[in-house]
Amino acid sequence: MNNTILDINSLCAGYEQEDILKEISLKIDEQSFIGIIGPNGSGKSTFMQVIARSLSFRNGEVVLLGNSLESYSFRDFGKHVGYVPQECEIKFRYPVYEVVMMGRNPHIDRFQSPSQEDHDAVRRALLVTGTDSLADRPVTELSGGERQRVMIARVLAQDPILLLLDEPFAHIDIHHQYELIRIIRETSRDKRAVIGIFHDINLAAAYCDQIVLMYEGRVRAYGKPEEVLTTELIHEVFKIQPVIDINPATGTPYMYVEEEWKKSDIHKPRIHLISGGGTGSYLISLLSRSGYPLSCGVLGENDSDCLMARKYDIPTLAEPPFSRISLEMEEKLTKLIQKADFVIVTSMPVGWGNYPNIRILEQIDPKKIICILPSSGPYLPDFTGGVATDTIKRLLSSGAQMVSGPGELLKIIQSKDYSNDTMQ
Ligand SMILES: Nc1ncnc2c1ncn2[C@@H]1O[C@H](COP(=O)(O)OP(=O)(O)OP(=O)(O)O)[C@@H](O)[C@H]1O
Repeated sequence: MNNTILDINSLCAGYEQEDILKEISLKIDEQSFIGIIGPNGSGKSTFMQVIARSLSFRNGEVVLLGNSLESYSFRDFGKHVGYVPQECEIKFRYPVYEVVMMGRNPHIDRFQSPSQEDHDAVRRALLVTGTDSLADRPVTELSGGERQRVMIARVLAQDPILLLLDEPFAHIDIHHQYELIRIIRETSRDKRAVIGIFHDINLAAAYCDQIVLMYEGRVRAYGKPEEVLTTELIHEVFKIQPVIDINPATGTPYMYVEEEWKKSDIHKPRIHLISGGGTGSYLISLLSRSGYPLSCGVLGENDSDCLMARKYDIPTLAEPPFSRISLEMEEKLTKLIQKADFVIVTSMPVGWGNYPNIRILEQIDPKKIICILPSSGPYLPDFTGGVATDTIKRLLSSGAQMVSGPGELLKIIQSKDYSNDTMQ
């Protein structure tokens, strides 16, 4: 079982009369990389300053490795906790090597010179942060990103049990961000813990084990990235309308914001999608993100297209798996199809149970129908004895369009986009 490194109970702290941090309770175990996220002013840096003993707290308790925070001598505290604040200005022209060596101070006895171990720790830290080539340069002459990397090198050389990083990558280029976050994550593994404040939520979600979501001085949520990065919580706290997707590289939540077109004056044609078995998933995501009013179905409840449509909150008709489309559902489908400006049909197996999806198309203007189907061979794997294929062929010969992919499809649909001005 992992030991607890930090145990915080009902912590209250602030700068003047008013409490900024209100009743914060958190437990952080070893081998964890914790990412703190939250809007500006939510108290992230204040919280970190309290843990770093840069700011005293008024109420509650903070226990570090079983002992209260205040019980540590500053020297002992420095052996256990390393802190890189948001802004870290060094006024003197110290060479980078010496700045990184300052991280070793808690380990070096007064009046003693640094040992071989201290020099080794500094060299290692310079190397992993890519600052070894800067070792002789005065720290005052570095760029913002270089200086930030030196500060991370200093705290790595310090070799603490708990690492506190306040926006560690604010000035750091993307290449070094990824290098450093891997190193920092690695550091958290060996009976240590790292707490970092991040504004890049996706980066935090990809690398942190747990996320703390702060809001108005409180911990609004604490848990695994997938538990904290939900549409509802992100909307509540950041006042944005997020789409939570999955990062294909890491399998962790990946968040983006719905695009501005939603608020624009472009009127988009209404689309109904008939698909199944994942053949429509990409289109569901694409059309929904592009702002088209979309409906889907009839689908099987467990069908991956159905799950995707639900994820995007798209009105979807669905029946239990492997059941026939009921008459009631057929009526609902008819209504949706009649309201739609376009009906898109993707390649999907057609059995008798879902044949009404196809048959119903005969009731509408074929010009509204766009098929995305293989260009040769039978149009659909057809388990209706060819009836569905015949229906599709008939529709195509009477004005339905056939496209080979989403690009071609979008071109046709976009030609129907018109601004609200022209509607008036
Ligand atoms: N030195 C200070 N004196 C008085 N109030 C302060 C001080 N530092 C911060 N505050 C206030 O405390 C609140 C929380 O600030 P804090 O810096 O902890 O927020 P944050 O979540 O880290 O924000 P950001 O994302 O902008 O860095 C804010 O309302 C801020 O104005």
